Amino acid sequence: FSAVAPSSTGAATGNPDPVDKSMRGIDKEPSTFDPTAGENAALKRNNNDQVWVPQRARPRRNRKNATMRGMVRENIVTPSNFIYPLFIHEENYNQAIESMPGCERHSLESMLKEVGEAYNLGVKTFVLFPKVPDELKTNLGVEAYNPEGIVPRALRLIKAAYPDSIVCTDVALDPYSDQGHDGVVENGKILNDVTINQLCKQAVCQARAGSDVVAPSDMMDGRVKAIRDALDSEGFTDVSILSYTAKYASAYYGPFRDALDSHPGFGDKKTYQQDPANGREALIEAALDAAEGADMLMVKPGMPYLDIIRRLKDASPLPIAAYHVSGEYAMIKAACEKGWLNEKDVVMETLTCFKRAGADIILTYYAKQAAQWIEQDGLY
Ligand SMILES: NCC(=O)CCC(=O)O
Ligand SMILES: [Mg+2]
Repeated sequence: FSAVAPSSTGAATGNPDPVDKSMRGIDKEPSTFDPTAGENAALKRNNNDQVWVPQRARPRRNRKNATMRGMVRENIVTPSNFIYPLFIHEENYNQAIESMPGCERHSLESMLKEVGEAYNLGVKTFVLFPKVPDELKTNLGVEAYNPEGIVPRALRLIKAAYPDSIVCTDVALDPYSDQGHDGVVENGKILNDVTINQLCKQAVCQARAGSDVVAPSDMMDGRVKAIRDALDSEGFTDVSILSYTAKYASAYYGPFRDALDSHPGFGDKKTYQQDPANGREALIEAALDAAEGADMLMVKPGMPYLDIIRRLKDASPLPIAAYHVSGEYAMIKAACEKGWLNEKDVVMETLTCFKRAGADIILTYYAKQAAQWIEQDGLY
């Protein structure tokens, strides 16, 4: 700011005043309020005899101090907006995830402790991601609907300890697939309808174990309707569907795949996840998911896709979720570890921007940390 601010010390320091005198004149305009003036006092003439409107609009008035800014603030992030993703594994110890500093693969015991800490900070919604041992991975991903698998066991633990928490479960085969794909593979292709059948079994299995919200992240066509039908036919009419509606084939998922050891065994996910170049296509996906019975729509990743969040928000009355993904988390962590960014400021700004773009719900690995900052500093 100092480069352009009128400087009263400019002459004393020998610096030429950088601000044109006529610009400074704006602040020196006569007040439009003149109790002795007639009807035309608001319009005055400048030296060129042209009509000018006196400066009245000063948006800075609404930024005067923190109280004023708080009063006019349009978007506020609260812990109840967050879904906290948790990585779990079968081991009885925790394991650091190198590309996601601060996140761990939790043992079930440690997961429950983490849930409790977040819960006490007001973060009461979670989503579980399992790292499945290689020997349980198959092309059909049958471990995905093992009622004694790690996700059903984790669900039962959390719901017993925190009955009013909301636990979401990921519906997709990639953690369970020996090919690292979100669906069943045949001749190098991801089979849509065969996969959906597996996803329905997975969703019902999760519902039986207490899942509040099943969240299909696979991007198969028609899976929301099929999952809704499967849940309803098993009596789970109260289980919600949070659809990964606009999930892009993004390079920002790398650290997550490190966490789950789920990098695709061949090729990429571009035949089912969306092309990052496309925006309107997300509206097709949103219309289909809404018609098929989704309760909430998700955009993923988050920061580079704020325009998609806004377009879905404008197009649909359903709640919109944004996934602040692992690569976004890792970028912030890395820059902050180098001292190049201030972590608290940049994270709270980022989360606020998700809300401004139209997200009602934010999935973020920063959920617990952000709730801690909110508890310390008050709402942002
Ligand atoms: N189905 C979940 C993901 O793919 C996670 C993305 C991330 O955090 O990178
Ligand atoms: Mg779709």
